[in-house]
This record gives sequence, structure tokens and C-alpha cells, in this order.
Amino acid sequence: MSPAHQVDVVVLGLGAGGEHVAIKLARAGLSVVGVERDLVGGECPFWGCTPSKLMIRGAHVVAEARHVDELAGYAHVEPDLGPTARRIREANHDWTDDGHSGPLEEAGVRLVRGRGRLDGPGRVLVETPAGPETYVATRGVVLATGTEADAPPVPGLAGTPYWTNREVVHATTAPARLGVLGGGPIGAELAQAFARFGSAVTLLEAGPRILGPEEPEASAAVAAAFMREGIDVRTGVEVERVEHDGGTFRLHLPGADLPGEVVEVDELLVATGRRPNLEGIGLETVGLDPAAGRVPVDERLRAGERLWAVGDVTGEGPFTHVAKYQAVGVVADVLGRDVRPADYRGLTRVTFTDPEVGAVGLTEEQARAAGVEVRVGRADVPRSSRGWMHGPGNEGVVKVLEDAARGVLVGGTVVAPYGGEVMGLLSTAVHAEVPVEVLRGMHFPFPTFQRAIETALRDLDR
Ligand SMILES: Cc1cc2nc3c(=O)[nH]c(=O)nc-3n(C[C@H](O)[C@H](O)[C@H](O)COP(=O)(O)OP(=O)(O)OC[C@H]3O[C@@H](n4cnc5c(N)ncnc54)[C@H](O)[C@@H]3O)c2cc1C
Ligand SMILES: NC(=O)c1ccc[n+]([C@@H]2O[C@H](COP(=O)([O-])OP(=O)(O)OC[C@H]3O[C@@H](n4cnc5c(N)ncnc54)[C@H](O)[C@@H]3O)[C@@H](O)[C@H]2O)c1
Repeated sequence: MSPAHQVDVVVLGLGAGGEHVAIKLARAGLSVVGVERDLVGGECPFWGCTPSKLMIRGAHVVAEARHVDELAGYAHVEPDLGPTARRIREANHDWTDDGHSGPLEEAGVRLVRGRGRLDGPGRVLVETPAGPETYVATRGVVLATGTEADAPPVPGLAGTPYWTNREVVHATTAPARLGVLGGGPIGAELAQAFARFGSAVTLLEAGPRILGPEEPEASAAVAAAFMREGIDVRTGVEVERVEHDGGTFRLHLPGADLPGEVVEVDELLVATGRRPNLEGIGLETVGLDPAAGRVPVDERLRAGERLWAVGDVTGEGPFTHVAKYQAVGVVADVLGRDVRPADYRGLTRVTFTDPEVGAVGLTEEQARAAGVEVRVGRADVPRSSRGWMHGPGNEGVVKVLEDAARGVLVGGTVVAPYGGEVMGLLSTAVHAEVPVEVLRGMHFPFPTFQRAIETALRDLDR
């Protein structure tokens, strides 16, 4: 067996969280080994945020062009996924990671390609193409292994060539008929993008509504927009069986008494959730429960003896900005600097459908469950000045939640064109606990979508 290499820090997994930690610690002068089994950069740039948002951008242009007839003359639009597919390929260098591994190595990180696992506190074993290697990290290990797509146990599905987020981003044409299983952020964003590029899309969500964890008003507004665009949205539906005959998927839906309906599609995107990459990575060797489904961390992101965790594996919010936020804390703690304790009260998230769903903090249901004395304010975007001027595509709603006892907002949602940007104002309010009275005294420029927030704040007094 080869001798163990001694280093300051080993970062296991180099996605959004691990990449940041490794670079910053190496730049600070520590000896850092970064272990990656796939592409440095992880899910977000290659199969997640970036390609999906490039698709959404192309699709948005198509949708805007289709409004020309209503607002500005005549336009004939023939959507083509090709230019977007080229932008995706260009953005991620044809799924190669030089753009990520280069800066990492320039910072001084020793990149070890292979599958790693913990082997007791501070020890990491890596199966590299050249054989096993052992690293001993004197300061500690940072666990950042992220998630992968998890398909449901629907009979017949496993043997079919269905897409996950890994395959869908390689599409160069929109299939004539697309089935989407799961109406979470991935399913919803991509269902709409493909519909706009010309696919007849059937979206099948097992739960009672799409975007289930968000406010019901958000789900309703997005579902209404989808249906207006011709997306066949079905909720409360679980596919019973899947068949594939070499060209067509046949999705068998449950029927009451008679045989159920069969939906035929050319491609099937499965977006029913993610599984953390925690299997077989030696959690038991550091006293953690491999069956827990996440790695619990404290406010310094510490997960055990000489062990930190960042990103999706912590279960604190499956978003790139959370991974990066946590990474900043880990870097400070490893370097022995003052750490701002991790705080998720003002956690933001944006689902990039059209209308966009921007949200911060608690939903009404969460706030009530937490015992908050909730006051709710709402405003309809189409009835706001800017919403009315915007015309077609103006669906949306603003909802704000006040903790009546403290006079501060604990949550807010903006469903609107560019809702994620507009929500920024609420994000500051929740994070900094700006009193509602102070917010009401602000200047809300006319005629921005922000003014619907002012209306919702006034509505709190109803
Ligand atoms: C389609 C899609 C769209 C998304 N859109 C957005 C968005 O718009 N905004 C947003 O904020 N978030 C978005 N996300 C979520 C975002 O991608 C994740 O939250 C983010 O990538 C988490 O970063 P991470 O570092 O925790 O994990 P990852 O990015 O998953 O990186 C983990 C890395 O660890 C490696 N690894 C795993 N196990 C091992 C092992 N045993 N040994 C060595 N290496 C290992 C993996 O190969 C991977 O490179 C999206 C996700 C998807 C799938
Ligand atoms: N804009 C963003 O920030 C963004 C975009 C995409 C993904 N993400 C993150 O990535 C993660 C994964 O996204 P996701 O959408 O795959 O997962 P998800 O867990 O958020 O949603 C999965 C959906 O699939 C449904 N579902 C589960 N089993 C089903 C079945 N058998 N049939 C039909 N529906 C079924 C669930 O009820 C749920 O609504 C999310 O947690 C999300 O936050 C973020």
C-alpha cells in the first residue's frame, strides 16, 4: 500500500461549494488536495444552473417575440433549439473542465481525479486511475459531494432511455412530444423552456400542485401561465408503468375503474428529486449516520472531528448560492478567522419560470407552523400599473408575511416578470429585519414592478 500523503486540507468533491473552499484555502497558503470523480465545477455549470438558464433565455426570447402580434406588429417565429445548444456547448467548453481545473491548480490546489471516501477523522482514500491513494489532512476534510438525479421506482422506467438533467442539456432539437415527471424547479423550468421551443409538453406532478414547497399562490400563477401556453399540467398523478418501444415512451396513468389513459411522448425528462452523494463515502468511519440522507452541520459548518461540510449535502438549501455562502464560512473557520454564524432566516430562492418565482424566508405555512403571529399582504401584478402596462405575460402576485408581534417581515414571494430580481428588496427586508413601518416609508419608483410590493405592504393592514 502506498504511503499516506500529509496535507493541511482535503476537499472531497469540487462543485460549487468545494471548488470555492479549495481555491480560497490554497490562496491563503495551505496545502490543499481537491478530489473530484467527474468534472471540476460540479453540477451547476455543466448540467444544472447554467445550461438550464441558457435554455430559458432562448425560450424567453421566443415567448417575447410571440407577443409582437399583440403589441407591436407582426412577427413570424420559428423556434430552434440549435443556437441555444451551441451556447451551452460553448459555455461549458463541450463538457470539459479546463476552465475550472486551471484556476484551481493555479491557486496551488493539488487536483486528484478519482472517487474519494472518508477513512476515519482527517483521512481520505481515493481510487485514482493509477490506484488507491491515501491523504491525511492535519486541519481537516471538507465534504462537498453534492447530489445526483433520483428516479422513482416506476415499473418499466429503469430500462428506458429517459433523460435526467444530465442528458437533457445535450438536446440540440426540441422533441415533438416531451413528458416531464416532477413539477419541482427542474421540471417546471425545463417544461416551459421546451414548450416554448416547440415541444408538446405533458407535465406530471405527483403532489397536489407544482412547485409544492413555494406559496400556493405561486404554484397557481405558474400553473395558469403554463396552461395558457399549452402545457398539459396534471397534478396528483403518479405514472403506474412506463414502456418504451425504441422510439416512443408510453406512460400509463392510473384509471379509476377502467384502464387508465396512456400518454405517448418522444422523450421523457425525469425530474423527481435528488439523492445526496453520500453512499459509500465512509460516513460511518467518522461517526456519522450514512442513512441520515444529509450531513448535519453547526453554524460554523462543522460536521465532526476535523470535518466540515458544504453545499447540497448539508440539506440547508439545494442552491448554488447556499453552497457558496457556506463555503465562505468554512474558509474562515479553517483559517481560524472570525466566522459569521450561518443563518438561513433570509434564505432566497428563484425558480426561473415565466413568471419567475422569487422567494425569501418562510412561506405562510412554515411561519404558522413555527408559531409566528402571521399577517399577510398580497398584491396582484396584472392590476399594478407596471403589470397592466406590461400586458401579455404579466401573470403574478406579491405576497408578504409580517410577524405581527415584531413588526418585521419573515417571508415574501414575488411572482412576476423578473420576479427573482424584484424579490431582492424583500430579501434585504427579511435578512436585515427592517421594520415594516420603515419599508412603508420608502420610495418605490413608478412604474416598476416593485410598486406591487408597496401595495402588498399596505395590504398588511387590511
Ligand atoms: C438542472 C438544475 C438546475 C439548477 N439550477 C439552479 C439555479 O438556477 N440556481 C441555484 O442556485 N441552484 C440551481 N441548481 C442547484 C445547484 O446546481 C446545486 O445546489 C449546486 O450544484 C450544489 O453544489 P455542491 O457543491 O453542493 O454540489 P455539486 O455541484 O453537486 O458538486 C459535487 C461534486 O462532488 C463530486 N463528487 C461526488 N462524490 C464524490 C466522490 N465520492 N469522490 C469525488 N468526487 C465526488 C461530484 O462529481 C461533483 O462534482 C440546479 C440544479 C440542477 C440539477
Ligand atoms: N432555480 C433554481 O434555483 C433551481 C432550479 C433547478 C433545481 N434546483 C434545485 O435542485 C433540486 C432538485 O430539483 P427537482 O425539481 O428535481 O426536485 P424537487 O425535489 O424540488 O421536486 C421534485 C418534484 O417531483 C415530484 N415527484 C416525486 N416523485 C414523483 C413521481 N413519481 N411522479 C411525478 N412527480 C413526482 C415531487 O412531488 C416534486 O414536486 C431542488 O431541490 C431545487 O431546489 C434549483
